[in-house]
Amino acid sequence: MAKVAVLGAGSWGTALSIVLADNNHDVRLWTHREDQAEEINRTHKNARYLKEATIPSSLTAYSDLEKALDDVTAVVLVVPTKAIREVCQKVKQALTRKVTIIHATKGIDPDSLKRVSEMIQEEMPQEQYEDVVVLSGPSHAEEVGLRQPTTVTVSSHTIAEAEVAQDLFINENFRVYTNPDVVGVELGGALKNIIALGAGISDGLGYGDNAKSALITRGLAEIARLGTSMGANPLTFAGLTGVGDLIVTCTSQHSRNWRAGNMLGKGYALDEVLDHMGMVVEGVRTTNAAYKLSKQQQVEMPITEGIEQLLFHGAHPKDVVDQLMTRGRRHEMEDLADILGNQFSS
Ligand SMILES: NC(=O)C1=CN([C@@H]2O[C@H](COP(=O)(O)OP(=O)(O)OC[C@H]3O[C@@H](n4cnc5c(N)ncnc54)[C@H](OP(=O)(O)O)[C@@H]3O)[C@@H](O)[C@H]2O)C=CC1
Ligand SMILES: O=C(CO)COP(=O)(O)O
Repeated sequence: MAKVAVLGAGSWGTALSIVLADNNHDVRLWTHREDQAEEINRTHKNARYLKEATIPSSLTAYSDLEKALDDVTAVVLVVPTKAIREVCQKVKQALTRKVTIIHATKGIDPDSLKRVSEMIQEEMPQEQYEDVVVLSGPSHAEEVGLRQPTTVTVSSHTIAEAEVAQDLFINENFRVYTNPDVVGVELGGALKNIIALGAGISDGLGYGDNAKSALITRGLAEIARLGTSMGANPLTFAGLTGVGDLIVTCTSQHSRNWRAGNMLGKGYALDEVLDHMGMVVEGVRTTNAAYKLSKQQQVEMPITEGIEQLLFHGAHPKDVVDQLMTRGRRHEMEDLADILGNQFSS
């Protein structure tokens, strides 16, 4: 049994806490809201973020970070990307021993263009942690909270630390693989949110399965293109944190990114959509980050560019689709041709 603090009591932090509590760990779920900690401890429910799930009574919620972190050996960071630096600053002050840091956040910071693990490494002194492990994959909190079969991947530069995370989380409902490709695992999880917004927009416009399938596969092509330019292994994008997470997020009404896209496709303004959601829609800020990265890395990301135009520059959803459909002719496997040499070019 390990002492583990989970920081962030939204839907994903709560669901991951349930997995850890089911594995008989001493789980401390930290929220920055005192009333929420009190509600979770009294009712064993998180009514706002994960209402269907029952939280094991062995789990304790804290609003005092020092108490939550007292003597833990692992810290699981599950706040939205935009809160990562702020929360790391607080953790840095409160930690009393060296820990394994695991993060399950899916985003890229549009200001620094850093991945979440890079931001954690920038904010935390290296002597406070063994390594930063990324946990990612196709995993809606709503299903994990009900203990439905789910698979994820954990990745870190040191395999032993990924295995620490694997040991903490794995059980008969929650299967955990390891993967050494931190860049690919992290980028796959973050970038699929952009494509999920696109899938929602397409559905909101009334387009069908053909359009969504096109978005998923051509989205995968541009994720892999940016990912490999940043050092990822292209094979990672064929796995759980690439294709797997694209499928689950682009085809499910659990997805906040899909739901937000759906409202955009129906004509709602971005502000209205975000007010209505009341939960994080990571794809919005990550679209802007990926758009900037595509320029920096000089890789083509037409879907991301279209969604950037729609979200931040007033483009109409239908015009974005028309633009994507009428781009210059291409070889479908252009990227593969680049990787494998000229045998694919005409
Ligand atoms: N939900 C899911 O199924 C999955 C989510 N993820 C990822 O997990 C991350 C977290 O998402 P999720 O839990 O769903 O988000 P939610 O919107 O459900 O919850 C976010 C939580 O973070 C808290 N929070 C926000 N800012 C801060 C801060 N500065 N300090 C402390 N707490 C803060 C919020 O508190 P408050 O109530 O005060 O706003 C809320 O409790 C995202 O990157 C998401 O992509 C990954 C896989 C699955
Ligand atoms: O990442 C997720 C599932 O793997 C959750 O996606 P949303 O943030 O769109 O709900």
